[in-house]
Amino acid sequence: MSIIDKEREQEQARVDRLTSMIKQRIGYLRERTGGIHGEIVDIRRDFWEDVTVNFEDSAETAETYASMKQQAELLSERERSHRHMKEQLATLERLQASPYFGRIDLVEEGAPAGSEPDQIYLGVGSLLDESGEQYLIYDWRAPVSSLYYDYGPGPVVYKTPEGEVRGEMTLKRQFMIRGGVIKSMFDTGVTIGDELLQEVLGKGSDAAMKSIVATIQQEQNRIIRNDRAKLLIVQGAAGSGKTSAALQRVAYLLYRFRGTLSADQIVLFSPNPMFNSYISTVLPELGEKNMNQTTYLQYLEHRVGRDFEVEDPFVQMEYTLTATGEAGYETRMLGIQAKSSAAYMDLIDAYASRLGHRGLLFKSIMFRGRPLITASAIAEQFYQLDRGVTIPNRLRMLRTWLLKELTRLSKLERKKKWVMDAIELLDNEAYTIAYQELRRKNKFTEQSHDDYESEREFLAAGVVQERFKKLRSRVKRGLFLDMPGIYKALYEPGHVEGNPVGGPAGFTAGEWEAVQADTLGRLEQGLMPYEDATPYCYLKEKLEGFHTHTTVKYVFVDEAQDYSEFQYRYLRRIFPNSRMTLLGDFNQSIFAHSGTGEIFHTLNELFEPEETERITLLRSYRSTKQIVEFAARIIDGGERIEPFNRNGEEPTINRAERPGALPTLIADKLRELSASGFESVAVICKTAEESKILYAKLADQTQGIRLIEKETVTFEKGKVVIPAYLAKGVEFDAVVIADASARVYSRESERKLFYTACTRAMHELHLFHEGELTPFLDTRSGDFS
Ligand SMILES: Nc1ncnc2c1ncn2[C@@H]1O[C@H](COP(=O)(O)OP(=O)(O)OP(=O)(O)O)[C@@H](O)[C@H]1O
Repeated sequence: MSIIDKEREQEQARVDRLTSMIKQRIGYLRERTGGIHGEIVDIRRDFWEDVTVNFEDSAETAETYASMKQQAELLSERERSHRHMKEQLATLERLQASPYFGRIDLVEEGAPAGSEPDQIYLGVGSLLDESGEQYLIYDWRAPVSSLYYDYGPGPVVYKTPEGEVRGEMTLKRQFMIRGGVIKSMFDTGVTIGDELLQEVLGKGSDAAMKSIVATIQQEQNRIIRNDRAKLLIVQGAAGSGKTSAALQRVAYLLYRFRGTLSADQIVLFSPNPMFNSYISTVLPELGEKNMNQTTYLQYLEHRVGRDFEVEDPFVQMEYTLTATGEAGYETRMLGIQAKSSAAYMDLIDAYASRLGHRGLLFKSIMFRGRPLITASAIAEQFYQLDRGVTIPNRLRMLRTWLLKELTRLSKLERKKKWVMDAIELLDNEAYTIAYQELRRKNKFTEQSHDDYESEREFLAAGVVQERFKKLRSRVKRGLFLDMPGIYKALYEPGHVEGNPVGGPAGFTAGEWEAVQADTLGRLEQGLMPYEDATPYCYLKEKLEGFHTHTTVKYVFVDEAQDYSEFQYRYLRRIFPNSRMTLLGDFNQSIFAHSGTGEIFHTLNELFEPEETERITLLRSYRSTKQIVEFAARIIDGGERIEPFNRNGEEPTINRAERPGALPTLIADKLRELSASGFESVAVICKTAEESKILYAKLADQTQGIRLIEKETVTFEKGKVVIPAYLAKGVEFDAVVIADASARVYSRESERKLFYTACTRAMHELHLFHEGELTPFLDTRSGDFS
């Protein structure tokens, strides 16, 4: 038997020992948790039987309390151990099939000469021996585990909460253990072996993202374990593992700050609802709860409320892609850019400070079809308040005044005829309650006339109070402020803040007037253009006071290149106590509001420079070498992207010879790909409109094909037709670019969209076109034939 075989035998024996121990513990814990669960049920059921309740005198009462307290403590102690055991059980169940994936041997500095190295095994949870003192498996997030990701054999150093530890790594070994059997095992240097990565990446894609803990690369580890930066900006090529690193980072932070950080103090902004479903299994797989996940649109909708319907960014996107040449297109584009800039935030600031002196609009408080307190009376009252006080505080003072006014007016109202009529219609029960209430208060005098009057007054007060309830609640919620009107006023003809020339800097008066008219037209219909939603929320909060999420400690923004400068500044304000991790790729910036995506590189003033760190990922793992090299030629600087060394078929370019032949050619290709065993295949179109048309043509030729639309919320395996911008962030075994003609992709703004589409493919990429091929493939290309 060779040394290697012998080592493998020894390692397998260790795996066997551990798996049987894990199995035993699982059996024991299952029994114990069942038992404790039973006890908890019993304690809850018999709670009142087991406490002696007696309140006769103070001694008895004290005893009763003591006995209740004892019973409650017993219950909560049992519940705690139940929870703890359940957690242990979950960890053991995760470890059972694959207890670990790595081993390092370490001799710490200062260890007696000739001492044996410590063997450190790494897995997705930790495991202690029977004595509870020795780690048989270390959690991949433990301080010592960082060595596995950062070093090869040789001198090493790692950080612990107590300080740095130095030593010598004498071995670094990787395992692939499945079902308790070592499938492969090899010793490596710094890079966590190509073999394992080859194996992981060579597989078919899944409906859900996988955790990458066994193969985290050194540069990714810098993102995952970064404890220092308040703002961490990651620029990473397509497929370089940005999303993966973000999720492992969440798991790491939850481990590192266990006890002080919980999953609900972490928020992740994802690009679309489908993406939420795609990544939702990663953290539970690692034994952690999912963080809060939302899309920026969902957040805005929640903030804007019911006054407007917020335009979906994908609708805006579809417009920017399909409406070229339509009247007003250029105006809208100009508007989008202006409203996304930091300068526009300054303009809103200027508007808000002017509103401190004049121009705030209010809604009259209406009652029975007439204004009870008119808008102008409210405005007058507001502007009488001390101007040195902030607007939100003045609004608070105004609210108090309005509530007092309502009380005063409600008294006047009681004498009105409608109240008398309402009293007549009251049922007997109301009269009886009034009678009893007045008796209780000794208001009855036994003089029937006065009694009648008292009863009337009491009932009138009740009737009016009931009808005023709604008014009071609206006032309490601040609904007397006419926010839609105030925002619309910004776009009234002639109204410009900040720039006397007639528009935000860089605009001619005519241009800005056109933007104003266009925006006002949409707002009048109750539609809030996407580019206006953040300025609107910002203005609203400036006036009403900021609704900040002070408990959130970490914010993650995936596809960070898709956000505007204005949006970043806004996010920073609403999460004031939060550190931020932004992950993006400026080569995939496809929204008009995010310009060329450079914004997220220049976010300097969000945090202090010394609190900001930038990491660049150049290695691309998703796609084969052939696909990465093909796609890299589409973009500027693509030559810097390094493909991971996994080989596959060359991408193909297929021309339809006859007009209208594309759908049939694509359907043939889909059949071919299915026959080759690819389970997830995407036909990527430029827009939703094109996707719909193509889907209709493919549906009867291709079994089980689905159309993905912006509302789709679950990501499933299979064949799909999808617009490029919805395919962001996700991946497929094979990708078919539905129409790579010059007619479809030729404007410079479409280059990045085209790049994004091509980089979704893991194993195969096929492009189809009719007529002339997109110029993006020849500008930087060599020979694509
Ligand atoms: N260290 C790694 N080990 C194994 N797989 C990895 C590793 N890093 C990335 N991957 C795989 O590469 C693919 C791309 O990763 P991910 O989606 O996180 O990249 P991304 O940078 O967010 O991509 P994009 O910007 O193109 O959406 C995924 O299948 C992921 O599992």
